[in-house]
Amino acid sequence: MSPSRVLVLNSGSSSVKYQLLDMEGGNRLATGLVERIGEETSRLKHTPLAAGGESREWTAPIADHEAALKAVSAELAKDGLGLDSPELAAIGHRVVHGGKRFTEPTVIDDAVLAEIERLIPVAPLHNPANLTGIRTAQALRPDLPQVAVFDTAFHTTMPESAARYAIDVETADAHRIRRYGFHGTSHAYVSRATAELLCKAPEDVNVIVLHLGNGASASAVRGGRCVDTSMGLTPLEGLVMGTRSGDTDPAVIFHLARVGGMSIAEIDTLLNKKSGLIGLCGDNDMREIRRRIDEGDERARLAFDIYIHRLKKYIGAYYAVLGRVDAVAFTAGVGENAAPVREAAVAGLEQLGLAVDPELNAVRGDGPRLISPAGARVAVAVVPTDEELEIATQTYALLGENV
Ligand SMILES: Nc1ncnc2c1ncn2[C@@H]1O[C@H](COP(=O)(O)OP(=O)(O)O)[C@@H](O)[C@H]1O
Ligand SMILES: CC(=O)OP(=O)(O)O
Ligand SMILES: [Mg+2]
Repeated sequence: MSPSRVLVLNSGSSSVKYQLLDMEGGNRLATGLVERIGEETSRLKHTPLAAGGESREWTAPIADHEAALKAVSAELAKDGLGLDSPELAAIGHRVVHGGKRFTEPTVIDDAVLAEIERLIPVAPLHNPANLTGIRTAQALRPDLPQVAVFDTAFHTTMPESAARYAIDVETADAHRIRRYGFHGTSHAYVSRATAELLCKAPEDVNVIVLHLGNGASASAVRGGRCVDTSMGLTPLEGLVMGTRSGDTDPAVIFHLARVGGMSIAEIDTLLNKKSGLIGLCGDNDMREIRRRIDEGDERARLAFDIYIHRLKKYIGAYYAVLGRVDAVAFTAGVGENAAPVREAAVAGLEQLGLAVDPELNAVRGDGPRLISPAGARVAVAVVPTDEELEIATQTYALLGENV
């Protein structure tokens, strides 16, 4: 039998999420997460689903992404699922920025690596980690196909009216400045799963997807194709995020440079790493923010209100872009777990046919579920994302095409 397992690596700036899947049997063999890479208290959590499912967890310094991947490989090997397994067919990598060139999953060669590297300036938190993941995996299994699945790919269907900024055309084109959009694998997966939840074909459904993780983005999806999204040239634009500002007046940057005396590098760090929820209240975890609000903390309350105000603006904007909306889908860490965020984002939008049923919203669950009242004009749903499954599916399908 030909090998049918795919290992998926989702390398973030300081974390690696991974899953090993058997694509013929349709089951997940192992999943895990390495976080706080580069710190003294790096943590690895590994769940060998094929070997009883009892999670193993340890904390120890993991210096970089290369060390992280080697640690993952060692954990997998303990259950006989190591990277040396002949049953492994391919390794699928999440790559955040694919620019304009990559609209499909792509088998990685030297030219692909060079292009991902060239795009580092427009995804400085992500593409370097993705590259290290790929290079380490290549060194461990040089014989295996390595496939890149790009965050930007799903958004390449955006019309020029949404993708272009109103900047001098020659300058913008010379520097390839346009809206690329990110989290596309998630927006694609969730918009399709939302159509399924409504028992409709994706072509017949218009969905606003709200991917609210540490990074956060909204998208307007018409009939299965993305027509607008909130992240732009880089993953900095749009919603308020864990550590990123999202939308600001671009002149804030000139002001901080000219009047504040800050360097471009300092402003970059400020907007990407010290802004958003953490900049507003000192915490970027929505659980902690809700806990502080419950204790009457004013700064946490204001941070939450700013987060919600921005989210609501994007719901309204994408409602207008789509004209007819069948569903609003909440996904990722915050979207899937934070009922107060979902309730507040939709509050007051009854005129648009949007409402949340408090009891349904409070129910915790693993699968896609409706949280709007029965008979609502627009479905509001919680639809858990699964970027790793989507990457594995696309990776395996590509191998099928190439043999
Ligand atoms: N139970 C929860 N309640 C509220 N927020 C949560 C909960 N679990 C996770 N989160 C939020 O989800 C975030 C992580 O989301 P995730 O989609 O995993 O992000 P990323 O992929 O960007 O690391 C956390 O920072 C936290 O704010
Ligand atoms: C593109 C992006 O913001 O990704 P993440 O949410 O994983 O940081
Ligand atoms: Mg994520």
